[in-house]
Amino acid sequence: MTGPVIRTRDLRMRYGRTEVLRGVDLEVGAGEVAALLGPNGAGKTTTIEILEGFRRRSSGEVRVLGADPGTGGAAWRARLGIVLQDWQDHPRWGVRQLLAHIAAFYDRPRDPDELLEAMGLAEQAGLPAARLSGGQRRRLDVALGIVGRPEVLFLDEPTAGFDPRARSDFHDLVGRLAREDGMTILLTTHDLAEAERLADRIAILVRGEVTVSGTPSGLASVVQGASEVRWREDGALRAERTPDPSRLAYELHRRFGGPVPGLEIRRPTLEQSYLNLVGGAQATAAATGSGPSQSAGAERTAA
Ligand SMILES: Nc1ncnc2c1ncn2[C@@H]1O[C@H](COP(=O)(O)OP(=O)(O)OP(=O)(O)O)[C@@H](O)[C@H]1O
Repeated sequence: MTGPVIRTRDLRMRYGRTEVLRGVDLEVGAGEVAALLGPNGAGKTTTIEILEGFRRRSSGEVRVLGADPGTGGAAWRARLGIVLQDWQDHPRWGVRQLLAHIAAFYDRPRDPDELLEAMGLAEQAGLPAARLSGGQRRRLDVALGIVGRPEVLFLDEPTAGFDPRARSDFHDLVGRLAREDGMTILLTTHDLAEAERLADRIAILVRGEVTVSGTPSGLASVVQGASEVRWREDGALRAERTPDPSRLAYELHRRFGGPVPGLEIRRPTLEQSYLNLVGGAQATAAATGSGPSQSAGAERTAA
């Protein structure tokens, strides 16, 4: 298909009188990995559930693989892989049994044993799903999501509860699914580092609005806040915050007529900038009773 695989325009969702999505615009192209990043309660799960066809939106336009998820039929659903946040189905079924059962719904499923091997669950194949650890259960969830070779994979907080090793293995797996199988993947996460590592595109959702979106490097330049320039002058330590530290350093250099004593430039990390952005947007929303506004210069259309 041409055009984006996932697209929302002015997506809005109300629970009763509370508006939790306030005009979300997203675009994810074929074969891209996109991350919906945001704090608790931002609306990530609500967005992904609307895209999966689990939840009916209040208004706005939504297309996934060219169809409206609100009316997508069985053939459309068979092209999606879905990993929900809490998926505790069939606890007494054996791991392999459950995977083989779900595989049988699809025309071209993956081989359950190969998949268990790839997911590091071969040793647990005979165990009931209820006996898996949290991280193992999550890997089974992902196996269930991809057993039908979906074209689009939705992952809602896929690495919650993973230890660092499982997280790193999972990151490799997502990379392989996108690279080798050309799968389009949309995942939600709280973790900026995870979004940066995995995603071609990141959309930061705060209180139901995409405040910033773009590539990880583009995002860094948008959300990166002011730097602090420090130097010594007249026996005292001086400090100034500026978005353009090299200009200030140049001006100081000219003023001092040479090297600036004790010159230091401290740039905030992307993590600090993200936390400032999320915290600032929440504070603005609390003060005005509305959601945050778009950051100047931020790309708006692409997730
Ligand atoms: N069924 C529901 N009825 C009423 N309010 C809901 C419902 N589901 C979610 N909400 C509210 O909508 C807002 C967004 O929730 P959502 O689960 O989409 O956020 P999230 O970004 O996925 O959060 P988290 O990271 O904690 O999972 C929250 O304020 C939540 O309390």
